[in-house]
Amino acid sequence: MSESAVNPDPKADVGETVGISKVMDVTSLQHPADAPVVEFSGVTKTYDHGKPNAFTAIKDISFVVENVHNHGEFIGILGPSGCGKSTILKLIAGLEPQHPPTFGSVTVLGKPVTGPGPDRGMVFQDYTSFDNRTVLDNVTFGLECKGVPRRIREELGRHWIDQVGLDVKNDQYKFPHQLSGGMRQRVAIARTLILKPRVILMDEPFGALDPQTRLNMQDLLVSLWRKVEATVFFVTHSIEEAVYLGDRVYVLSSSPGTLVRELEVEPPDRPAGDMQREPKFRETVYYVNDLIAAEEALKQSGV
Ligand SMILES: Nc1ncnc2c1ncn2[C@@H]1O[C@H](COP(=O)(O)OP(=O)(O)OP(=O)(O)O)[C@@H](O)[C@H]1O
Repeated sequence: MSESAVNPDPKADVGETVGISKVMDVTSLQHPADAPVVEFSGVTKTYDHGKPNAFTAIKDISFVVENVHNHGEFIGILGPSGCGKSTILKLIAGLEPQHPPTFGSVTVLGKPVTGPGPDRGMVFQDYTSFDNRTVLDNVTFGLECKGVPRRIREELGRHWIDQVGLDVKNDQYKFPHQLSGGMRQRVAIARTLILKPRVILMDEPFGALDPQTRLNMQDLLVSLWRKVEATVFFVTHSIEEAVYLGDRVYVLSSSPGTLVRELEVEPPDRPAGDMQREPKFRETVYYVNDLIAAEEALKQSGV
């Protein structure tokens, strides 16, 4: 595990040893040929800015996710409840009222975010399928909106239903109420991936699933992510999940959220159930757990 204590200049600080890890400039490991996939520069979000009930959710957040060819990075976002994790995702998505930021800039592929766009897809915790549409019609919804002819979109839809581990023959004409929670999230993932977004924003997508289904979904996500080469931002309350899935883990402070640590962690090259039992993995989880606990203690003490 490598660690970058986050600096206002994310390209600063190389080589000092801190705690159990080495501070390093993670951006120097990459080959930025193009504009960064996502860049936050001094981003602050104050809800109801200028009103008596104004509330600052995140403060002065800066980070850069470089555009690495043939590899979309996987960023896990962790932090105490209410620290602004979803706010960050929705700023990238361009969704109101999180968008626009109160101060600072959010760019995707070098362009300021002005609203939602097809280059970014989102998967939420709540099962967001349309109840009155079949699995196939849910998965192909985005293509239908783009005017893709029925035959082509249904062919692609069946491909993605298969890719997310559903049974095309048995499941394609089912309605969401006939599916388990895990199956519904598979539909949500297929519906997002079929549109080939460059950035995938996932907000606690497995939060409502039982532990075994969650591990299965983590394995599925890793195998799909390798195929689609998208950059994934993944918000979770599970430290294990973020450390397992992430190339990097961002740890936020308690509210107002600031970015306090950027950790580079081992890639998920073993099945979730195996890797998450390994002593080295557990050590990283305890380390991150202590970081978050320290942030929560700071909040409680009012510092
Ligand atoms: N539309 C809004 N208007 C006002 N305050 C908001 C709005 N959306 C979020 N907040 C507040 O901003 C803070 C950050 O919310 P956000 O949902 O981003 O946090 P989070 O880290 O994702 O939370 P959790 O871990 O509990 O899901 C919270 O205190 C929340 O109440």
